Amino acid sequence: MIIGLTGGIATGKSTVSNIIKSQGIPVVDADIISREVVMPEKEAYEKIVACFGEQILNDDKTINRAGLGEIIFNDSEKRTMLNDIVHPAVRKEMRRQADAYLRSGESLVVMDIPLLFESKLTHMVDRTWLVYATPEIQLQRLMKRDHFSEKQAMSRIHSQMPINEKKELADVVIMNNGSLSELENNVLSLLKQTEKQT
Ligand SMILES: CC(C)(COP(=O)(O)OP(=O)(O)OC[C@H]1O[C@@H](n2cnc3c(N)ncnc32)[C@H](O)[C@@H]1O)[C@@H](O)C(=O)NCCC(=O)NCCS
Ligand SMILES: Nc1ncnc2c1ncn2[C@@H]1O[C@H](COP(=O)(O)OP(=O)(O)OP(=O)(O)O)[C@@H](O)[C@H]1O
Repeated sequence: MIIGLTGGIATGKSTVSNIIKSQGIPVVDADIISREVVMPEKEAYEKIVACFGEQILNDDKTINRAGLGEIIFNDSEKRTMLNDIVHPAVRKEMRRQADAYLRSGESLVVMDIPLLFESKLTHMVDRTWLVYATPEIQLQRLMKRDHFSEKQAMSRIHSQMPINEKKELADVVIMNNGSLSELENNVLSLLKQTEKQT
């Protein structure tokens, strides 16, 4: 079984994914893969430089992620251009990693995909789990974690489908408005139920 783990920016996907990994369940992480596929030797890198110019590079020629983020989270056309370059490579690598885990005998694999609903990728998974925090808590967590101003945080939140809309689409909603230990208990009991079904 493949579970698609999603949420809004900073609602707690990575935190949940770490709990899942601590139980020995493999997680394929779209954010990690999206960093790997834009390394200088990769195909997507050249396309990004051609599209956004050398000014989005650091001195060591790697992509300046904060700088590129400032551009694409404030301009939906540029965001679509970046997505069109990066997403096909990410999808291909996610599929490859998930298949490898399944072939090696794992019965449960989790795919952590922030844009699962936006990119219409639900066909890649058997079930969807959404990590939910209220929009107010989401904003606070994002500002605190990334030291963003409210404006910077809101531009990122508005680049995604609103979390309350995602909540309507998910098979399972993991509430994350409380403490980290409550979250851990929720996730562990959800995993127990799920493992019985696989
Ligand atoms: C713009 C970039 C360079 C900023 O990098 P940075 O290291 O600051 O952020 P990071 O990649 O860790 O993403 C943090 C979160 O931002 C959100 N996010 C990232 N990209 C997007 C996007 N294109 N649209 C909406 N939300 C996004 C996700 O919730 C993600 O978890 C980077 O996010 C990127 O390359 N984005 C395009 C690829 C993408 O869509 N990645 C997300 C999943 S595949
Ligand atoms: N229950 C909680 N209580 C307090 N802080 C939390 C809780 N859950 C998550 N956090 C914190 O909120 C921030 C966002 O969580 P996390 O990084 O897991 O979100 P994410 O959904 O993976 O974000 P992104 O979309 O940017 O990858 C982190 O600093 C994390 O430590």
